[in-house]
Amino acid sequence: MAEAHAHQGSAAPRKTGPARRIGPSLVCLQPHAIAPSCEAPTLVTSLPAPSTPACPDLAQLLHTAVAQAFNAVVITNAALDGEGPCITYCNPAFCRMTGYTEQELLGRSPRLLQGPKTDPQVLQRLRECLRSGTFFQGSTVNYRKDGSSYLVEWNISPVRDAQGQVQAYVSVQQDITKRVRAEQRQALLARALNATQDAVVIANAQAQILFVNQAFEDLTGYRSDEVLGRTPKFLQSGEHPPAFYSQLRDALARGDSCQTTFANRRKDGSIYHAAQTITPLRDEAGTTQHYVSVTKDVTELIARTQELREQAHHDALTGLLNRRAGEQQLERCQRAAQLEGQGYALILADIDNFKSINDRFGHEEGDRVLQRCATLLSRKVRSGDALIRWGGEEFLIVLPGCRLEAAQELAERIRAAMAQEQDAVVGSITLSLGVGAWQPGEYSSTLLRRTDQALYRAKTSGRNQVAVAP
Ligand SMILES: Nc1nc2c(ncn2[C@@H]2O[C@H](COP(=O)(O)OP(=O)(O)OP(=O)(O)O)[C@@H](O)[C@H]2O)c(=O)[nH]1
Repeated sequence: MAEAHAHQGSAAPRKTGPARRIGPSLVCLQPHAIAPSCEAPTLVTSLPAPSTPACPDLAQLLHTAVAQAFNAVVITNAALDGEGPCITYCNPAFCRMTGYTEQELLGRSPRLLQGPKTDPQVLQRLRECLRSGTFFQGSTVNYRKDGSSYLVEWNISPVRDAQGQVQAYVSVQQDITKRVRAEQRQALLARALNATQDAVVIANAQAQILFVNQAFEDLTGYRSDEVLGRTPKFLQSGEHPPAFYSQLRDALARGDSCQTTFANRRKDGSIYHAAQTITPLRDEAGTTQHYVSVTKDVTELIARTQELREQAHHDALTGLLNRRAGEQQLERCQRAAQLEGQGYALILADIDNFKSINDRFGHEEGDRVLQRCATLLSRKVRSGDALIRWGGEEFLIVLPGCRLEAAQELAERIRAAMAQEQDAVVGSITLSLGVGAWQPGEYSSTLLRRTDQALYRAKTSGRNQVAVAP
């Protein structure tokens, strides 16, 4: 079709002859437009008869059908030498696509549609197909009469006579500019979605996944083909109560956009934290047709936040609550005591002669002894009690709802347990303990002072003993 190079507007089309029938097996489909170089009948068909019992005038029907076809149809003769094949017929769709009139096209080489961006490789392949009489299919850039370009997809079939000689070429063409642009836009969007660091999921109204991007695959460990068609339920970790999901579903059903942080499960079973925004996508009628969810992986952020929270409340050496957190705990107990009359007790435990442990065995051994004491104390207190590293070698135990006698018994158990232990390096470690219980109307600071005085008495009375605040 693009064999000979024709120059736009260089050859005026000639007057064409009427429709004609050429022998019993040859039908000219171009009734009024035969170009000079195409004067010999060129379009032939091996159809045995132009009419059938069902269709008395098949030739007319074929002509009308092609003339009214949605796709552009163009027929050339089979002259491969010189200027190459030239147009002997084109339907109105071809004229609409190219911007040329039928008169301007007839007798011209389809080359007049080519221009700078027409792909020479496609044309080369086309020439080879024409020469070998084989079917051609391809696409390239063509140019309209006004110089604007369009993307054409076309195929060409040789038309042979009864002897098998190629008499013409018939080509069906389609302007695919819009389709290709849409595909390019879609590909661009997919590339952009895949390039983003956030995991993107697009689901239909039934929450079945239609698309996941690369970041989703990286985050969850699931490949796209493993999740398409499924609902995101498989990501649930069991860490949220059913109400969490039902509230989410209700909000989405109302058409609201939702922002929430999920604890989800990866394919390998590990948990990740996803800060997710789910947005319903509505059609023109306002009906939700799709959901798009964008997820930021906040696993590290949450772990770091928890770590900082831990650090803010815990002593780095022993892992126990630090003094600040201990004071808050004490205040909570004091409030409960004042408001509800629920008393509490305190135990202050202090390692005996700790300075000499440091001095004899070094600070590192001293640290280890502190950790050892913390471990023992942790084993002795209940989960509702608060165990605090109150000072250097001093520990405070806050016992909500505990009476003096019970606190004294616990202190004694702790003392005895510690005294029994023999450390491989420092030998015996002992504790002195002061015990106090809240008295109605008393401030926590007063109770603390009384307990500290009891501890002092335990120290001055010879250490490794429990003293109770009166
Ligand atoms: N290794 C280590 N030592 C600490 C730490 N905090 C405080 N100390 C030391 O603990 C020692 C406490 O000494 P003292 O207050 O004299 O008390 P003690 O030697 O235990 O004597 P008594 O309490 O009277 O039995 C000091 O030498 C502090 O430097 C710590 O985190 N690690």
